[in-house]
Amino acid sequence: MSEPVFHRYETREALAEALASGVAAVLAGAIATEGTARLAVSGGSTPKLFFEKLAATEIDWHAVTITLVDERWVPESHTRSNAAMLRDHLLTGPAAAAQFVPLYEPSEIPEEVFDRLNDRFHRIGHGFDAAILGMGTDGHTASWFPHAPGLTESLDPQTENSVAIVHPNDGYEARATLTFPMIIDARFLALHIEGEDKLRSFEAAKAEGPVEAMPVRAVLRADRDPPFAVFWAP
Ligand SMILES: O=C(O)[C@H](O)[C@@H](O)[C@H](O)[C@H](O)COP(=O)(O)O
Repeated sequence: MSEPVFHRYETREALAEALASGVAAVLAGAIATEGTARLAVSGGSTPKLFFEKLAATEIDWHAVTITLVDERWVPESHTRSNAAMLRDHLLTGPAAAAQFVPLYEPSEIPEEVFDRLNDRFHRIGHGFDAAILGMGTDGHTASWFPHAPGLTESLDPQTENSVAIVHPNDGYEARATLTFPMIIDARFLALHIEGEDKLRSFEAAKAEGPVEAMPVRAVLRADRDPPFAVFWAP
């Protein structure tokens, strides 16, 4: 296990600025060397300020593919859609020129369109230039929810699937999530968390215990070079 590099900021604004400039530099570097760049981001509420700062950076967004590490199984018209949140906060300004690949297909039952989603993400491939994870206070990241049906398939380091369907025990909709192999070898892998509660959860995740209880442990315990980075502000 490689110790994560912990970046602590006085304010959420300072964190958002630092993370946005770091991700923009990684994407610009990939474009310079390979002509294109791939970014995978999380949904939820935490990343909004970071997204707004990143969206305003002047890189060649036409060469960037952006996707989600996970999606609630709802259409973009739904208030809980991560894709809708990205359109409002990230796919705006200069970043509106990026290509967005959704992790949702119109279907009541996600399993019915699994093959189509899996093929889509198999074509994108793993090894993102940058992947930004969030975390819940329960220690979930992406949609790898504790003890949830679909979690084992999501975390299997040998799986050839790029996507998994998870049914969290939180009473909300099903989720589509990228699998562990799709995320863990990102060149720049960061966990973006804010607030004291999530800091306590992160500390608890660093302790001994089953991955199924706090799935972010799968990332924490991976042997990465470079190690993943944690960006935290109170
Ligand atoms: O779909 C989602 O909700 C996210 O992808 C999820 O993994 C998120 O990162 C955590 O749940 C934290 O969410 P908040 O930022 O809202 O606390």
